[in-house]
Amino acid sequence: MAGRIGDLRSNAATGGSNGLEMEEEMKYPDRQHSNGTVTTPASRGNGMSVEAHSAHGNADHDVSETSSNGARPQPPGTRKESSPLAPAFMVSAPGKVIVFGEHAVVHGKAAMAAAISLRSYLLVTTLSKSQRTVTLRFPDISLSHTWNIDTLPWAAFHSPSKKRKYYDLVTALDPELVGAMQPHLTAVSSDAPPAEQKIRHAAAAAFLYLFLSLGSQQSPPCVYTLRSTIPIGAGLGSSASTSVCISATLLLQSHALAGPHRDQLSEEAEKQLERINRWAFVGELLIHGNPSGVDNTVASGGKAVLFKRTDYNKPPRVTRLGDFPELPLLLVDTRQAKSTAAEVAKVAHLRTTHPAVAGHILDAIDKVTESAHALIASADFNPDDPAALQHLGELVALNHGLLFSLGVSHPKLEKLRRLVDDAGVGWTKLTGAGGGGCAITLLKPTTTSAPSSLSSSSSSPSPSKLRTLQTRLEAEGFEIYTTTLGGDGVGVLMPAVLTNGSAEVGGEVIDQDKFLRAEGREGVERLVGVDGGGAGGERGEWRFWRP
Ligand SMILES: Nc1ncnc2c1ncn2[C@@H]1O[C@H](COP(=O)(O)OP(=O)(O)O)[C@@H](O)[C@H]1O
Ligand SMILES: C[C@@](O)(CCOP(=O)(O)O)CC(=O)O
Repeated sequence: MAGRIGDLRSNAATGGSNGLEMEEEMKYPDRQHSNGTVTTPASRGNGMSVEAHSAHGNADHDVSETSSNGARPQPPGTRKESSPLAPAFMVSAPGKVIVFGEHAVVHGKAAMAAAISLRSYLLVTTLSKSQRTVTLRFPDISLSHTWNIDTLPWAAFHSPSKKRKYYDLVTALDPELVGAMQPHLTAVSSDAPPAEQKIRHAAAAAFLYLFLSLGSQQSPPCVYTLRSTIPIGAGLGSSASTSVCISATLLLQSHALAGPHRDQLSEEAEKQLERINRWAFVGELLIHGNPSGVDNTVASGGKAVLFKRTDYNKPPRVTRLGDFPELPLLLVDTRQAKSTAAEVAKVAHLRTTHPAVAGHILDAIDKVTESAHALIASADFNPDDPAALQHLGELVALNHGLLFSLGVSHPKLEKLRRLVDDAGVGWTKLTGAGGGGCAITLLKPTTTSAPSSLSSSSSSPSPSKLRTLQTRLEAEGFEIYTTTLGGDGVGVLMPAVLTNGSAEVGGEVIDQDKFLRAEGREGVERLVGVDGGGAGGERGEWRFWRP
């Protein structure tokens, strides 16, 4: 049973032994196309074939004229092609919370992070071969753009001089290639205000770089539609979740992944996840500049990890925390916009101007994370034991104080922390990059059960205290999120058909119209949710690489 945050207890993650050490492999060949196949439930008569249209896009353009599947309207009298198209499929990846160690992790220290049940969902609809276009429809950020496949800079990306080692390809951006794709980005939302343009360019750049790296001029024309239940830029890893969806999708389309199968060996699943994770890191490089890799690691593998990358030329050390405890947490969003890149840059600047002091703060954060890990991993750790929770809570508060000293808090985060402190219900720290975004509170134990939306835990603070706090937080414009910790990583729904509770013969086909029309988080989760959107029970059709 997964735990909740918001009304929550975090999930005692299932599977995987605690403390399993995994050194990431570096053996994959350059742009490997393995013979591994993707398990697709035999194509069902699900009506998913998309009618072919002969209209061609000329150059990069916006798609205001596109139909619901992203195809341009068909001129009268145009002959329809009838060759069957690959069925639509969907990829999903979770967001995350960093429980301890953000920022320090960028500088080689450990961080502890866990997947959350808020997720991104990417629907892939193949168009007829005559279309020659690739379209992004990312409505969460109002991005809608089409490129003509034939005009993209394939020659630059696939020139013999660019045959680099796999490890080099996935650890750093090639400035020449970034330059080559730039003219194709300038047309993206060129009339939007600069701040919005930046958001859209970052997402489009992550997609385009991966598309050009993993695809070819023969790549199928497609519409990629992304919707997410993760608040954007709130410290919950929305960018990593997006990058993982893009990476897994493009690797699946280039036949570079085996699975996911139900009976896939854990070792094999681990290799596939690692490949997805590495390319997702490239996406993160385009969005953030200098990511540690912890977000994309959790978004691909799910559950909870201890992550450390001491040397950027070497793979990180990822320790899966198989029996991550059920922690009574509260997750609150200040709704203050922030930029991860800017907050990471602030810390880098502090390290330059005050190297000794900043170094000691980062070391202290490392010690906090190590202590928390030692506590949680100890055989007799019991989250219902008030003394143990008190000790962990003090570490949470210490971690926040150190992040404040690094300069990455925000008046709204401090306000939030003060309200929770005044209510006396727990220990609070910012989570993610800070500068706004979210905070987590480890709730203090009491013996009174709390039936409010804030907590269902038997060891949570009294309902009246929590209800008063909820009212105060909402009055400040803060948002309380309900989610669970320690869920699955990247998953695939292929074809994009769900059978649960559907009256449609053969299951409910998820097409672009339905996906785009789904209302808010509940609507998206009801339509495509990995776990049935709280209706209970996992959606059987989704498959995961489970290490
Ligand atoms: N739902 C989404 N659709 C498209 N792009 C997204 C989405 N969520 C995040 N992104 C991309 O990720 C960026 C946010 O990254 P960041 O500021 O690090 O926030 P977070 O802390 O949520 O990861 C956005 O600017 C955008 O480029
Ligand atoms: C600050 C940092 O440690 C976490 C950033 O998380 P987010 O982008 O705010 O979700 C940066 C990183 O690890 O890359």
